[in-house]
Amino acid sequence: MVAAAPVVCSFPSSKELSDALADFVVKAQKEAIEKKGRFTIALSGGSLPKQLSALAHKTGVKWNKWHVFYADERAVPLDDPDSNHLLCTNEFYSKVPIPKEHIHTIDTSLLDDMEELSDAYEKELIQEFANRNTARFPMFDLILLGTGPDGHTASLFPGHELLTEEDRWVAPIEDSPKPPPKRITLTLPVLNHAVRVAFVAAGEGKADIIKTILDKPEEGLPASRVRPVAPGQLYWFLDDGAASKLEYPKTPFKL
Ligand SMILES: O=C1O[C@H](COP(=O)(O)O)[C@@H](O)[C@H](O)[C@H]1O
Repeated sequence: MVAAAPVVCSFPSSKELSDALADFVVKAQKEAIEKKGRFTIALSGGSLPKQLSALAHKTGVKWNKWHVFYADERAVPLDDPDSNHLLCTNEFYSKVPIPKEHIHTIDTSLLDDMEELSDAYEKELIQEFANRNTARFPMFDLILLGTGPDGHTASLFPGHELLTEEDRWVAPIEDSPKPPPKRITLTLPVLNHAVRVAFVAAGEGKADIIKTILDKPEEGLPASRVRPVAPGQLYWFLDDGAASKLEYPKTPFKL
């Protein structure tokens, strides 16, 4: 299947990165709402939620049309410090009026059974996406991802068997090399069927891995395998530190 080349933008500061990202998200939600009357977005944990805070100051955001899922979530209670939901609540939801019932959390009554936890979250997605499009996989309007220093993204880790998953929308992982070990994650086919996927990474500490992901995709790191099928498009929002070792061409940011 054909995938367009990634569009890579780099910004001099974290503030400029966050601001551009916010404009990008607003545009994505506007296009989605004009087409379908709703905006489906998947969020990551890690450093991503903090980068979304600039959205709180943007005009034209139709928060009541947002339907938010997680690219991955840790199998912990929602108030556990390891929870991606808690992180998003503290850094993002607490600043914007997304209706609570539009934020799709894991069912924490199922934490003891990872298969059930994962299947229940997949059903949550099916309710949102079934009959809304005819594709084999859900088509998120936007998926926002981060990447760790090992090139993992969501909870897809280098060399892990989950990288070959072809059917499931959501899968459990019980041996994550990064704690906590038990998580659920959207699978690569779901990431690769989104209308837009944007990676966000900042800081010189990410420079080496960003170079490997983008300049040496043949190494097959999980983040390099995210290549949405056309007409889907992949974007990278970096600061100059994270982009400092990159040979891959950068594109000036424009909406
Ligand atoms: O464990 C995780 O790590 C990745 C990357 O985190 P970052 O702090 O390096 O941005 C994150 O995207 C993912 O959601 C999270 O569960």
